[in-house]
Amino acid sequence: MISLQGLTKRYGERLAVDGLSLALRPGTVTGFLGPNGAGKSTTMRMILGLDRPTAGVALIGGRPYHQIKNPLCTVGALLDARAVHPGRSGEAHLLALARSNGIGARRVGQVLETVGLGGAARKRAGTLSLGMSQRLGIAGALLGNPAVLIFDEPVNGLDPDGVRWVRHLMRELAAQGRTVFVSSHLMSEMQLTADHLVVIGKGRLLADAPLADVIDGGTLASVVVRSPYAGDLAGRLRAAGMAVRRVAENELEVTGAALDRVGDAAFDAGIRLHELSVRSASLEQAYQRLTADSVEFGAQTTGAEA
Ligand SMILES: Nc1ncnc2c1ncn2[C@@H]1O[C@H](COP(=O)(O)OP(=O)(O)OP(=O)(O)O)[C@@H](O)[C@H]1O
Repeated sequence: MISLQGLTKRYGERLAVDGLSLALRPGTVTGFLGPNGAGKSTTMRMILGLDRPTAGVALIGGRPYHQIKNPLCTVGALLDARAVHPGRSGEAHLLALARSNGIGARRVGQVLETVGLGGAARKRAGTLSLGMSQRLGIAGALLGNPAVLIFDEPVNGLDPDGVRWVRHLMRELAAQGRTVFVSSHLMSEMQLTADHLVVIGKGRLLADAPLADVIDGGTLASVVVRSPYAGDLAGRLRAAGMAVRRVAENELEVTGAALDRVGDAAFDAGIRLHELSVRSASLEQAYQRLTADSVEFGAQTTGAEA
């Protein structure tokens, strides 16, 4: 379990992380989202004792990182897949890590197999593709069989099979009861992988909620209703205070009302329906809403919302 209490990092004038307080739960994949420069890497680095907080604390299992003995057995992390000596083989890299954390050499072979690098174990790290380096980084994170795992952009550089493999691995690690904290820019990927989302912008917490709540709360969730009498129905729904858009001859999109209210209004008016369904917003849409004021380096939008 990871707990952040008022976690803050200031670089000169810049507040990179601004008073984050959170608790990340075991058995859950928590997705960590935010625009470029939002403070995700800085937060992860502070949890891992690589950056010192200006204020506040980051605790893993109730302790700050530097107080954890053999830390790889408590928390595994992949921050920068290329941060491996390029002349060393993947196997030698993992053996050194294992030795420094009191982990037996046999475990190295196991994690190399788990990440599908068994055949490339003796290759020098500098000759590995980015995707293979990511796998080696993940192997390092798994080495101590830790209860907490932190991954910064783990699918970077992976092909579609690799992306699916990482997704499956994250889900499996959470199903084993571990705390999995993973940052990504790929909203669609987070939508498939995470149970819970933490969204930050300009170092501040914007959302800390189950995936479904972030999507619904952001949004755009709407009720789609098809009827041969769509024009009449639109008038009835508007009169009842709902926002209605006619998207096709027979189809309306209703926002600001739950599905059953729309159905009841149609029934009361004696209007036949051919479809009544909820169209949930994509995480991408919810995310754009949430972070609209926090994008530091984004392109200016000039036109109407797409
Ligand atoms: N060592 C440093 N010195 C000064 N400023 C820094 C340092 N590290 C990060 N920052 C600044 O802190 C802010 C947060 O950066 P951080 O890398 O944590 O964001 P991020 O959300 O991980 O971004 P990205 O998605 O682009 O990796 C940025 O404005 C960045 O420029």
